[in-house]
Amino acid sequence: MDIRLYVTTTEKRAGEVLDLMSEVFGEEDLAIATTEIDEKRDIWEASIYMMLDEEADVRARLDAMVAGSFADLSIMREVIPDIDWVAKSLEGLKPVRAGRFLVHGSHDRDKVSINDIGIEIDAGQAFGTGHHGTTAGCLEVIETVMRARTVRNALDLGTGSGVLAIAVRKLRHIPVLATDIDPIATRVARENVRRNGIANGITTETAPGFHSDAFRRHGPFDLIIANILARPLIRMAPQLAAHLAPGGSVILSGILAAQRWKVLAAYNGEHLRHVRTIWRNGWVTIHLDRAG
Ligand SMILES: C[S@@+](CC[C@H](N)C(=O)[O-])C[C@H]1O[C@@H](n2cnc3c(N)ncnc32)[C@H](O)[C@@H]1O
Repeated sequence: MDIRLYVTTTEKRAGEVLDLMSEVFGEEDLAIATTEIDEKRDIWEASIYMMLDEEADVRARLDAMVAGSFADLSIMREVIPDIDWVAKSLEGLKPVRAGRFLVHGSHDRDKVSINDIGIEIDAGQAFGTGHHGTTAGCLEVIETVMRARTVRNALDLGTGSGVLAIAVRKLRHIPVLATDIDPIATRVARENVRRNGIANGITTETAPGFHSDAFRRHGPFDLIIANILARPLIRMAPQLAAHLAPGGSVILSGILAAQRWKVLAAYNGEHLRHVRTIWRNGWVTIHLDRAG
């Protein structure tokens, strides 16, 4: 179990707190970061991450650190749960719920109730059965975004099993482009699309990043979902933003808690605004949008 201790303040003061944290904790192997929470209201967080058994020591030094110029700031605490791999492997056979979605294997078809949106995916050669925190996080945010915004088309970059593209299409009858660097994943995604009774509307394509003409042909997109990893997401920020329609939304996942601020910085640099971050099993899913 990891712990995050943080203060919420303005951008300027969050930067000053970060500088102080670097002085006090700089020699230690602790991640520190500032994160923009709300651009318009100038709300930022300055955070430090540690293991549970380090918390008492870090907390005492942090209290002493803020006692002078930052005595008005309260130190908040967040528990970041571990990934329990043994439990996870046992869960592998069970259906997973994320919002209204129920992702299940073919043996659990009868578990889908009338109010669920069932997505049938058998564990196979491509990532994405809903059991991973990143997939479940994306499913949850997809539902929120599509309820709140007008989404006329979508891109699922790094589609794996196709689970997220299928989720989008099951929520609304819009065209979805689903791409993956791995040709096996695109084949599996195609099979899963068919198995879920979707005859048309999802185009699958093998492409590394944005290297395909398909993005220009199908875009720009009102919704882009990319559950890849922090580093490629940071690298791809300019291209991803270039394929986003005005007023569009972005859902990013595959990001570990401590990498979150770097990803946010890259996308803030592309004029995307942070809307919400959700946590699932130590992974974060970030929702951003662009002003219309
Ligand atoms: C974590 S899985 C996500 C699968 C699925 N979207 C989900 O949410 O469960 C990441 C997928 O991205 C693909 N991928 C990794 N790097 C990529 C890149 N540069 N361009 C396109 N796809 C990539 C991988 O092959 C893998 O299928």
